[in-house]
Amino acid sequence: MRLDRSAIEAAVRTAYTDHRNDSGGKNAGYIPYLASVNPDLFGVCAMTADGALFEAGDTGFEFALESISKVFSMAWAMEKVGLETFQEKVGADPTGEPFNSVISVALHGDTPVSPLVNAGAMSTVSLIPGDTAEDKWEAILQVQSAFAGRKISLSDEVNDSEQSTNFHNRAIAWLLYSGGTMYSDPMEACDVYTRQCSTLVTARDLAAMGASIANRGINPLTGDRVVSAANIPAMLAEMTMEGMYTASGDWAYRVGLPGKSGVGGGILAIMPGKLAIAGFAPPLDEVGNSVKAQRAVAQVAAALGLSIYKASEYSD
Ligand SMILES: NC(=O)CC[C@H](N)C(=O)O
Repeated sequence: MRLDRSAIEAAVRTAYTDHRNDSGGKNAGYIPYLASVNPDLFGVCAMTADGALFEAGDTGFEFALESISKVFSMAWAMEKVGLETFQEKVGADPTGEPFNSVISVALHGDTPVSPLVNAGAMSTVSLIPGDTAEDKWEAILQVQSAFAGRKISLSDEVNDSEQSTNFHNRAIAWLLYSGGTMYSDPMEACDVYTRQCSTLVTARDLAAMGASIANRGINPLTGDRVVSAANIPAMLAEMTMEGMYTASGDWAYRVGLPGKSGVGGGILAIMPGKLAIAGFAPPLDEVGNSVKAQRAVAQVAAALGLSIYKASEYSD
């Protein structure tokens, strides 16, 4: 399968114009900062595995990375503790429950089940080596920056907004601690997890982060290896199972690309070896996925005939 550059450019542009005026959804309301972001912002990007960027709309606007950060912390934790240990300590199955579900944790003996829900992401953070919270945080910030190919920073405004309202996540962190699946101080893990959600990225950054995954762990913009190629399949598998929360199965049927969304309005989808598609629009559906970004990313994938489940149709 060869991806024609003019076809990618047209697909991105058309997805943007087709969905620019779509309505529906609501900004995340439980984090005050996110509720205040302009709901009309909308951007669509694609970046090929060799670093060519295609973009339309508000692709330079910085928004909160939120849950998409879970993918990159997962990458780093696997790198540090090894894939098998990571899978054994955090889990690798879909939960079938909302991303912040206490029920899922309770049903599974106070264990997280997946690294891409809040519970698993906090457990993941607790596995990241570092003597202090600052050490872990620095490592995570560096990993996000390496995937993006530029220095990613914390937004104090987003972080303050989240830290002063993250009581639900704190409760989950203590449940995991009682279940033996929190491998550091639970409040420290919750604090660092909250910070990793509060960094700012653009849709362009998101596309570059995804292109680094599509390019088997090498950032195409910097040429740096950001994760072992051997850990990429687990990341993609996890994104397929849990990346779009309780809509992951529907997304797999309809779109066929490993994806990850965040309540900041970002969505990332990966065609392994080929390209990443990124979208951003703040209003979310009930599940927590951006309404417009979902449609736009799905449309780009369909226009280019991309799906990991169609591999038998590709001639090269
Ligand atoms: N799904 C998300 O993007 C959730 C991230 C958010 N920081 C939370 O912990 O609830």
